[in-house]
Amino acid sequence: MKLKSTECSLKLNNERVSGLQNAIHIEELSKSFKRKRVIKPLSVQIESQKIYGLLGPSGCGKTTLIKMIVGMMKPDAGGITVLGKRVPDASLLSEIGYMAQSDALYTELTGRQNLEFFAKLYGMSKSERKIRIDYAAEIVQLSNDLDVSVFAYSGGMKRRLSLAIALIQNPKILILDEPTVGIDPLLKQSIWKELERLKAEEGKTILITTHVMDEAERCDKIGMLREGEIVAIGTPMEIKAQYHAASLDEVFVKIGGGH
Ligand SMILES: Nc1ncnc2c1ncn2[C@@H]1O[C@H](COP(=O)(O)OP(=O)(O)OP(=O)(O)O)[C@@H](O)[C@H]1O
Repeated sequence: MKLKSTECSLKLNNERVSGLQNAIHIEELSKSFKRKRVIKPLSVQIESQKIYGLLGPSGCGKTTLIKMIVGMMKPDAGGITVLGKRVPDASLLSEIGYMAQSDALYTELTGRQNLEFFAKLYGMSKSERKIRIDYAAEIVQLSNDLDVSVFAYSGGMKRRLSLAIALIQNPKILILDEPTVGIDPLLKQSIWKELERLKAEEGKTILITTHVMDEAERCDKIGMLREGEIVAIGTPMEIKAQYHAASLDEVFVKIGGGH
């Protein structure tokens, strides 16, 4: 069917508008464990097609926040909307590629069998599975080790396989909890290049937690979390200006990361 020019421009406009929408919308979210409040009422918007970094000292609530976004943990109050759907929503499973902080892998299986397992869960055809497995393995440089059992993988190889699994279903959103821990600097560079390409060319939204300041510098926007609250939000340059700091390391120390 051919679209008339007015229909065409309307369609383009709508796509532009939807491209600008927030991919993740968090409102007044809170969470406590026993009597300890880990996430204070917290609101934040994560724009589509951006790399958003979540930074903060150990124990400030980054993983807890992420687990609530992916629907693995229920908040005590408040709400999360991802791609216009209220979490939890089973249809979001294929839209979000999640890489947890600790690797959840089948160690008795090979890398390829792990990837096959997750690809089948997403209902991919055999030919799709082959294309996506080859792509994901290549990105994390595991192509030559795919047929080795995961129990023989090093810590860094396991992290890389977890990242490949997060990419397997070609999700719109990638949520990566400290993805480059244990990964050597050269591969880290190439993973970052691919994350930037995924954003620029494929319109992915990427939410990443990190303690590594040179990674934080590469994010479009960062949210600094302290004791369950977002204490600063902005581009790396804006945050440094706000804290009168020469580097994000200095900001980190100023917000209490040095404790
Ligand atoms: N299931 C749980 N039960 C009880 N307390 C928890 C649970 N999960 C997390 N916590 C506590 O909540 C706080 C925040 O933990 P969280 O893992 O979110 O921090 P984080 O910022 O991701 O830390 P790190 O940078 O070290 O990974 C910590 O004090 C932690 O002990």
